[in-house]
Amino acid sequence: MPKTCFILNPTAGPSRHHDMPALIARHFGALEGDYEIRLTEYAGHAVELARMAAADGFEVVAAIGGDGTINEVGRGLLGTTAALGIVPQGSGNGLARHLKVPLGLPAALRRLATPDFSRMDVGVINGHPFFCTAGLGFDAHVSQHFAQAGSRGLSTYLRVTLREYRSYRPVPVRVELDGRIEETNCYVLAFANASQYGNNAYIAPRADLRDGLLDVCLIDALPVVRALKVSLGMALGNLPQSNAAEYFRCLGATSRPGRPSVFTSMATTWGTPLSLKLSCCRWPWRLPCN
Ligand SMILES: Nc1ncnc2c1ncn2[C@@H]1O[C@H](COP(=O)(O)OP(=O)(O)OP(=O)(O)O)[C@@H](O)[C@H]1O
Repeated sequence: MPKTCFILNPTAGPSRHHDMPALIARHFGALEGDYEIRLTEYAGHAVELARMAAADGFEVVAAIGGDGTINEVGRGLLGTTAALGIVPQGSGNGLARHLKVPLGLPAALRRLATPDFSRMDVGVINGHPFFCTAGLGFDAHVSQHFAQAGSRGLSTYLRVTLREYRSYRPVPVRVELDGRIEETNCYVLAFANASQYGNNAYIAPRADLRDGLLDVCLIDALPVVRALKVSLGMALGNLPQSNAAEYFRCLGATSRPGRPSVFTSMATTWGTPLSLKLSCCRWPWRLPCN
């Protein structure tokens, strides 16, 4: 069993009342695992904690939280030899669901105790590594408002999405995908390393974590009927067949929004640059995942 450091984000997900250290002691301790738990104290702290855990010689550094926590732990491990483990405790758990990591704690811990490691691609957006999805448009706008909502979980996410849908207007955008230029309106421009946003909302169901490419989903406008089609397509995993979105696949992209727009990469929203530069690194650093 690998020596494991758990990085726990106590603010992630809807089930914060669980006594996670006690649960880990019960399930992982029973497997006689050599482990330690380190708690995050602020946003961004998991990057630092993960880097330190790798330097301390832990073979596996496991994020306990959602996509934001995984992204931070993963960023901290880039360039090290430690493997990224996942114990899904977030609101959406997009990467965990893509990787079919069990959502139940005992099963997720058992999987970590007998890991089967493989490598995965890492996306980079304006210098920020991301592991699941990143993008510009309505999803980034909703992420920003969700972060300020005061509570987490699916119901908060849906409430914020419906509220913001009434006022959000598409952004004109110029996108270059491996040299091919698109001038269009952008309601959603998603760059997917993995297939879903979380909660089984499949924005790019054909995305492959090991193909060295980003799947790009462009939705230029979202009137009510199309919004219903997109919601259904994401839930059923057949959005590419619905004609409600356009799909591309690329090694890299540049995007210039026509007005200042936030962008997101897995639960973190970033500033409003005039240009976004994306690329996909194929297994660039040693980053095996469970
Ligand atoms: N101790 C902390 N206090 C406040 N914020 C924190 C703390 N630790 C981590 N964070 C921030 O919490 C944010 C949300 O965490 P995370 O994304 O893991 O949970 P989630 O949003 O509930 O799940 P998901 O992203 O899967 O929907 C992260 O962006 C992270 O930076």
